[in-house]
Amino acid sequence: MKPLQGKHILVTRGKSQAHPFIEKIEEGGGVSYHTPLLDFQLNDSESHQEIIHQLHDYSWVFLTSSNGVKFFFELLRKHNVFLPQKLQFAIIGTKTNHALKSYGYQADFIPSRFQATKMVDEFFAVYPRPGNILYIRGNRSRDVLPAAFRAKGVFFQSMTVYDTLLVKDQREEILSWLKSEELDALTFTSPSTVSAFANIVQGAEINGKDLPCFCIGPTTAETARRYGFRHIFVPKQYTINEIMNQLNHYFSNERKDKMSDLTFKRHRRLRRTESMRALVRETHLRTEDLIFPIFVVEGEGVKNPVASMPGVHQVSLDYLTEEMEELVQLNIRSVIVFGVPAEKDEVGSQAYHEDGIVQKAIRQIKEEVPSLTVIADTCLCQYTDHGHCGVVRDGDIANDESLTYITQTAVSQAEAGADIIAPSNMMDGFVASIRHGLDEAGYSHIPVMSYAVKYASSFYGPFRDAAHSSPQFGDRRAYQMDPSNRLEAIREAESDVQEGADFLIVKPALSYLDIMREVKDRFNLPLVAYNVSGEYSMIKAAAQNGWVNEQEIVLEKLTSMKRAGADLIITYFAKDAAKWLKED
Ligand SMILES: NCc1[nH]cc(CCC(=O)O)c1CC(=O)O
Repeated sequence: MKPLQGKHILVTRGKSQAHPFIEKIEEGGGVSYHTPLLDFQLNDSESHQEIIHQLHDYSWVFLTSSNGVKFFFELLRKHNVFLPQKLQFAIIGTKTNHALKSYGYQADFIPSRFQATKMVDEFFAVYPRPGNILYIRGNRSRDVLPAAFRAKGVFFQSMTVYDTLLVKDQREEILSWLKSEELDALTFTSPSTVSAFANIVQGAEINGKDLPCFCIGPTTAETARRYGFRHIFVPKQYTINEIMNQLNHYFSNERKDKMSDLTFKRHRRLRRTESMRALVRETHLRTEDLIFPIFVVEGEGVKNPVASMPGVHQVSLDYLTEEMEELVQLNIRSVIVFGVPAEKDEVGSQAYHEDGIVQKAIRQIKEEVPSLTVIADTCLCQYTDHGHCGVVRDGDIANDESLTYITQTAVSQAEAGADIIAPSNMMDGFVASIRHGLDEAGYSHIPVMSYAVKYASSFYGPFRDAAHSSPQFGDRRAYQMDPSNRLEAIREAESDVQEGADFLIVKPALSYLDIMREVKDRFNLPLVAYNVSGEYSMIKAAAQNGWVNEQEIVLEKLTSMKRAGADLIITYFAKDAAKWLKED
């Protein structure tokens, strides 16, 4: 990587002088932001005429900058003046020397160090009686040389051949660079550029005085210090090349520092031991959170395995009690009952029959295992011959008419002793209608656990095997929700809350954890995840193949539902999970 890669360097040199500097910055991989703060102009004053026409009176010309050289020769050329042969040059600075050479002249004296006082001392040591001196300067040159000449009692004449002008129209540009923090370093090659810059940024909120500030020499640096720049760098030799070296050095060090400064958080501290992990665990899966679904069928001695749901059975009432007692033993507190009737008809009348399979099952559980909370799934699809969740009129599911049957079903389930009514039919207004029906019938104390957000999901496939509830034509997409929708889920939940739901169910669970979180965050009702049949069967199948560890994967997924905001989980894994949690 180049040393100045990606670094933005402000160059304040005048137009004519900035070019080589800019080139070097770009060679180093940097980007130069050039803003000539100073401009130079030939000073062709009347009084100069007299001097340049009497150059033979002088022995030495003192030149201290390339600008001085440039404008001196420009002045001579303009007035067609030729230099007398014997005139000698005393100069300071490499650039000055170059400039002089470019006009075809050699310096006769160069001090060992490029400092004005040094120059004078060394010069007079060699030439104690130098003759008349012409000192070429700009209007902003310092008075070190004149003072020294005066002190030596030598005759000298100053000639200001150029004027330095402050350029102020870069103000906006510079302030915007500073404001957007685009600049990485500032460079100054003269005290006057420093003061020009300081003037420009005066009063600005971000004034660049915190940026590394590279000054060509000690005088420039001193000026910078006076104006409040905080990170000033001065090279050992006062040249552009040396500034470049310093810039390169500075930024490669900065890069190294950044690497060694690299700090990070040690999250693993809290994962070191199992007891440490237990200490910081955020989500806890408890057996009490689990709701067990059961399928009850007519008949006797029936314990029918559901082919697509290994481990799940349809049971007849004579097996029901022992199943329920097992739940109590395992500390599972609630059960959701699905009925598989012997007969189906157009309006699903077995759903609300006093002696329907669900009603009988509920009565039996409440009688024999009263500590269990019994939840009744309220829907028509297991009971209608067409398998839809409402009644069909002209090939359509008639919403409002269906509500009548659904409400009747809910009331009959409450009559049978259900503790909670869980309508899953997705008709509009089912919560309002059921709430009203229950209240009318004297069941205002019975809560409604609404399948508020129920998607038209292919994850229900195995359940329809278990409950014999597949639609005989079409699908459920005209009443269950489109899996692509999120905002609609909020609307569904919102209306159920308004209609008086006591619990909200999100179903399915696993592919809809995002929805669960959102519902949890927006509404303050207990939230139930329905870990549906397809989610069950996929894990069972993979586990039977030895592809996943069933226990670990089940506990992980149930925990993920709680983490997503579920307070309760309806799951066919309830008994297994309860056993595993007990072992833990
Ligand atoms: N409306 C009845 C109902 N209640 C619960 C489920 C699915 C449960 C599961 O897949 O585990 C269904 C099936 C459906 O809507 O098609």
